Amino acid sequence: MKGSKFLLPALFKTLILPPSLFTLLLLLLPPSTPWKIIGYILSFPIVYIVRSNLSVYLSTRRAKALGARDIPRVKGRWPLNLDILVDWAKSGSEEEVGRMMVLLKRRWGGSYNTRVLGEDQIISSDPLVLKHVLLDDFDNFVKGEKFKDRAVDFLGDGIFNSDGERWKFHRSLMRPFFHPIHISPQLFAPSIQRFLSSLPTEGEAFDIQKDLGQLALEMAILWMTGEHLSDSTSSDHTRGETGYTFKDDVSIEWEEAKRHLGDAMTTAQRVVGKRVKIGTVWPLFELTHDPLIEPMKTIRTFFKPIIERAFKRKGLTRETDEREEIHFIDRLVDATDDRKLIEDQLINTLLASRDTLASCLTFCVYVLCLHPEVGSKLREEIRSVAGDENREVTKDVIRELRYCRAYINEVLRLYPPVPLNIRRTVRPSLLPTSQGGPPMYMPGNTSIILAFILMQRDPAVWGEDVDEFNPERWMNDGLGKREREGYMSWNYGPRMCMGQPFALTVTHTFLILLSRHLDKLQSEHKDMRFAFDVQPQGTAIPSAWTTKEGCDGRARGGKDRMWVVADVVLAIKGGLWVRFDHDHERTK
Ligand code: HEM
Repeated sequence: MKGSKFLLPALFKTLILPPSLFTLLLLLLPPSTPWKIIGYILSFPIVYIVRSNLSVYLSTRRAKALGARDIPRVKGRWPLNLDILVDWAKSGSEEEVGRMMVLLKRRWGGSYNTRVLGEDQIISSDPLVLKHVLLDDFDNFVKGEKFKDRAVDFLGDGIFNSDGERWKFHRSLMRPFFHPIHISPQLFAPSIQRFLSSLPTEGEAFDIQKDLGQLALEMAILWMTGEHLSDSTSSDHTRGETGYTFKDDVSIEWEEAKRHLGDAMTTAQRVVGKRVKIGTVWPLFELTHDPLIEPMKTIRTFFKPIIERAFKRKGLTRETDEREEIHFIDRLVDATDDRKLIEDQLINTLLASRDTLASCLTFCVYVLCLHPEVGSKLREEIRSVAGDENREVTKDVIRELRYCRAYINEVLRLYPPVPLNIRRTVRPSLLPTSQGGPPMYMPGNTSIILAFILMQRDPAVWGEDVDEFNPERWMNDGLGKREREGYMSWNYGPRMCMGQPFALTVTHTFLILLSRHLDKLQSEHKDMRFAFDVQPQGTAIPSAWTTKEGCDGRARGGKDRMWVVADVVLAIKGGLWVRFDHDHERTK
């Protein structure tokens, strides 16, 4: 049975052990039926409470022996902090969980232990702790076997799903092709241009978040494989000389898989996310059907012929070695003959790139509409450096755009696409703390949630103007300690994002071309604005959240005008609805 490695011990510990122990005790009591029933029922909470107190006692003793202290334990209103579990379950939505994390942080500080149901669960937004986890004690904080167990049907043996030597192997296999030399703005500019030209300009509202999701998928696939998702008759498909003869052998199944690839990826991510939330007993929720079968069939059907063709052109590619023609997949087939490994790497890279990139582009557009004065400055710089629409977007042009780079950094600070990360200790660890004093003791085999978003919105780290969208803070020569150690949107340490050059190239290219597009529309007195009037019901931001007093730690101190949620990545609830319009009244 799937997941039984962890499921069976967990079931034994929670369902079998407590009544067994109690039955033993009952041997000493009169064997009357009511006693047996009461004893059976009480055995569960009693064993939980005993186990919980014992682990607290042992942990505190070990901490003292090492000259450390405990990580503050949240004291809920009910035994075993069941009230916190109920609140989390009741909140039902990620943004409420986010708010709870903010409130718990206010009460318990930068690092705390929720200890729901007697299990240690650390949450931290202290930059020193995050650095310790991701860099200083890197080998001790892993993704872990439990995560792998939940994600293996989707991610296989890929970089996201591995630790230790296997992770090093993946990283070194992939690293060469993530070098900026293989990432050119010219590769992405035509797709972005096509995307912008397809947007309605006669005042119709559209959900640009959804459209950017598709654009990000297309660009990731293009860079990885050379395939044009939006255009089945593209030149790549007919370039027989270099092996791109796909158009001839394309099948109906493949066309179907291509059409549903984005949805299949989203479904697979949600299934794994749900398994992670349910925890060890997830297989019990999938007894009747495996929700990953269908999406994985679609994803594999899509990649299979692409991998086969990459093998066919392996020799040809080497002979011609025209760098622009070589894609990520060609490097993979050069490095290994293992088709399953190649498929896993492609799926892992697609997972890493699509939603994060879409989230980054979405919030770049969101901030343009939210803070028009910042948007004007950004467009002014782009106009002066790259305004001429005949000027090709090159790496040199991008390098000149200092404000644009600062703008992207500030978007990613306040709206990190990956707002939380998670790691698990192999052995106990001593966590440093920004408050000073002795370190905190973290037991082995314990999870820690790294709350990047809380750290990047913390006035203690970023100063009192933390909620202001201010790209200027990134414009100093050389980054300060705060910018280096209080900013982890790309992760930190050896496991830092490999796709940073890719994502930055795409985002710069997108902002340049968008800015030119907006300039053109401006000559017709049109501008891009929020289309609040068509926001789907129930997804408009509650009005109380748009004031500093009413937002209660949410909505960037009341500055947001859309409801920001952590779905698969950070996103806008219900979509980012905008229109190109000169009718001010309709969008107010
Ligand atoms: C703005 C966009 C992006 C952001 C904010 C971002 C952020 C991150 C973060 C936080 C991680 C760590 C995840 C973890 O520890 O589980 C990560 C890992 C990774 N990212 Fe990105 N990413 C972005 C775009 C991309 C793109 C476009 C690609 C590929 C083309 C990519 C490739 C990777 C890979 C391969 C890893 C795994 C690194 C490892 O485990 O050693 N990322 N990224």
